[in-house]
Amino acid sequence: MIKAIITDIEGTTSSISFVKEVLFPYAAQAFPGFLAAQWDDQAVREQVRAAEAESGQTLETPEQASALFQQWISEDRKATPLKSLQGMIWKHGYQNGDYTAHLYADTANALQNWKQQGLDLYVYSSGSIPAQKLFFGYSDGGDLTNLFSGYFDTTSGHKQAAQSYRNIQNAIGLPAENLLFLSDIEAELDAAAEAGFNTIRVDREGSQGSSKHPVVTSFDEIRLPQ
Ligand SMILES: CSCCC(=O)C(=O)COP(=O)(O)O
Ligand SMILES: [Mg+2]
Repeated sequence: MIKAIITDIEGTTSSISFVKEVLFPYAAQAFPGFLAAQWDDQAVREQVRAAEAESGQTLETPEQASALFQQWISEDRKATPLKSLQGMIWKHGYQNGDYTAHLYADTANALQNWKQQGLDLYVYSSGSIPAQKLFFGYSDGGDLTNLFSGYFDTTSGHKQAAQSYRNIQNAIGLPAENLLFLSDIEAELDAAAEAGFNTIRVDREGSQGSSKHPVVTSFDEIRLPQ
């Protein structure tokens, strides 16, 4: 019986194009000014030091650090320091009303229905936890943060590693057989299944071909495994 649902964001609750064509370019454009203004901020410096460790580069100036983060954005690197700083930058965009987070038309209703049925809802995304809270706090469906019992990001591990799902299962405190993970990425679902999770592949465009996991094109099609 499913007691909790853990959902991915990009390509699952929301379009890939919103993340790649709105959020990523916004962060890439804002990085130089943000780092120049916040260079002495302790939380920012901590992430710059973590980026130095991950890249093996010395980042002595905001310009050097911006260049590295912009390169990582162009490569869609799921690096924790990049994701943390992106979250800080996106906060301004949400608060200024520059954008709201895209949700597919079925997402908010399905989440509300599941919650009403007594299921606990969680997010697992490569975006940082503060970025996830902003995403669902300033979404096209309004503030949905009250629906979620918790959030997981790359600090729980890489999304394609089974151990990450074991870490999440331990944090949620339910047996893996009671957990359902939703994602558009086969390798993420494979890792979750290896950890014993139920899995459903969300193929929003209906174009991803065969899968080892049950496939839906909309949350409305999801029938929870008993
Ligand atoms: C929290 S919104 C931004 C999502 C993001 O930065 C990203 O890399 C998408 O990763 P996901 O794991 O949701 O596919
Ligand atoms: Mg995804």
